[in-house]
Amino acid sequence: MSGVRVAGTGLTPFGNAPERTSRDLFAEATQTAFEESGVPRADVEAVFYGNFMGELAEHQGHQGPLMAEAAGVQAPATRYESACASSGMAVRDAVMRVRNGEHDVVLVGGAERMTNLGTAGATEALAIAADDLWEVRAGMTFPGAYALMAQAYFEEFGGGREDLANVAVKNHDNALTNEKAQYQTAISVEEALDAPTVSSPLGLYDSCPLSDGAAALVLTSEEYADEHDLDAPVAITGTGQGGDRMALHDREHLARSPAAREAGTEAYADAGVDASDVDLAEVHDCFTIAEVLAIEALDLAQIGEGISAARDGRTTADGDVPINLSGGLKAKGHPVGATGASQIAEVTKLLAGTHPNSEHVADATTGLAHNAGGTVASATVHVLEVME
Ligand SMILES: CC(=O)SCCNC(=O)CCNC(=O)[C@H](O)C(C)(C)COP(=O)(O)OP(=O)(O)OC[C@H]1O[C@@H](n2cnc3c(N)ncnc32)[C@H](O)[C@@H]1OP(=O)(O)O
Repeated sequence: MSGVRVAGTGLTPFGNAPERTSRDLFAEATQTAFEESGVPRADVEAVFYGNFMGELAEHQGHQGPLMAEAAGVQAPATRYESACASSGMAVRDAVMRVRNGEHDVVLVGGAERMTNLGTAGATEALAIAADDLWEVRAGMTFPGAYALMAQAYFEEFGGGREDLANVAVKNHDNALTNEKAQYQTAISVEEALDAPTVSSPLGLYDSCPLSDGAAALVLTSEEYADEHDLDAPVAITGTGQGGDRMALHDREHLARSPAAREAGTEAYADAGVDASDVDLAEVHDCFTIAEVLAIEALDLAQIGEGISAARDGRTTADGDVPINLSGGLKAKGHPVGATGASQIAEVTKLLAGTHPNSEHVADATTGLAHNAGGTVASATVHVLEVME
């Protein structure tokens, strides 16, 4: 089976760009990815594109061929939709299709336009990733859903808002050097605790923002990378996917993330590594409690101990396993359809030594990316490794 190299990565700045269309954003991200890779567009054999709510945000469906065109590529193209895990799923399919020998070069990525909807409009649009009959019609929003998870976690394991504030402070600190991040600003625990409540116990700084942005990756087979002498030292060596019931009332535990555990278990086995090999991870911190649940599900923290990991410095930039060195969704931003591919881009650069925060993980050889959909009813995990 062939390994899959990350030959090039491209990100737009994440943030407020309500005047830009997603095709415009994707064109920018792909331009950077092609330049970085040295791979000609003519060699691309397929396009895998993630987007969640293009129909609602810009009245645009059928985005696969549209985005191939925006990228200047003539190749079959497919759009993937799995809520906030849309481009993570696109990466997973792309990896499998390169591995099985179907393709040598593929373009993968995603984009989302959100801020043109405003907060109320975006909240309503995002809610379609929850169960419409049982949750959305009863008033469920995503901040509300994750607030329920935080309450359940505090009841079962203890901890509180100050622990979550430490997750936000860490991720804002990490974003200080990330020129593409939406918030390159430090915050204090006190500022986080004093911020307006969004859905109790979660406040403004427990939440990811609304963001516009795009991410792109050029992936190649190992053979293509070798034959073309590409500077592509990082490979995706493990991929996994997990799922869960949609409605929260059907879940056994609100303070667990079984879809992430299933995806992680599969990805670790696929790569032939385990959690103790992971030197750094980008996990889906759409809300601070989501980071806590993710690191526990991925065995990067013991069950019940994820809540104190940031406060105790275990997941900070110089901790045992730095989490979200990019700033995470919290501070880097979360243009939903772009997030999964952007996490792969960040881990690639961190491992290759080309990320501003690589200095914190100079000896790292193994990284992980975890991308979650909705209330983690879907999840993907990828393991990336530096090749000899
Ligand atoms: C599986 C998943 O991924 S689910 C997650 C899907 N995504 C979401 O649910 C998005 C969650 N976030 C939100 O809905 C919004 O960002 C909210 C509700 C937290 C804040 O929205 P609003 O209250 O309308 O904030 P508004 O846009 O007016 O901004 C007010 C100020 O707060 C800042 N701000 C807004 N959101 C955030 C944030 N998440 N973190 C830090 N600062 C923020 C703005 O920059 C602005 O600052 P300024 O006054 O200095 O210019």
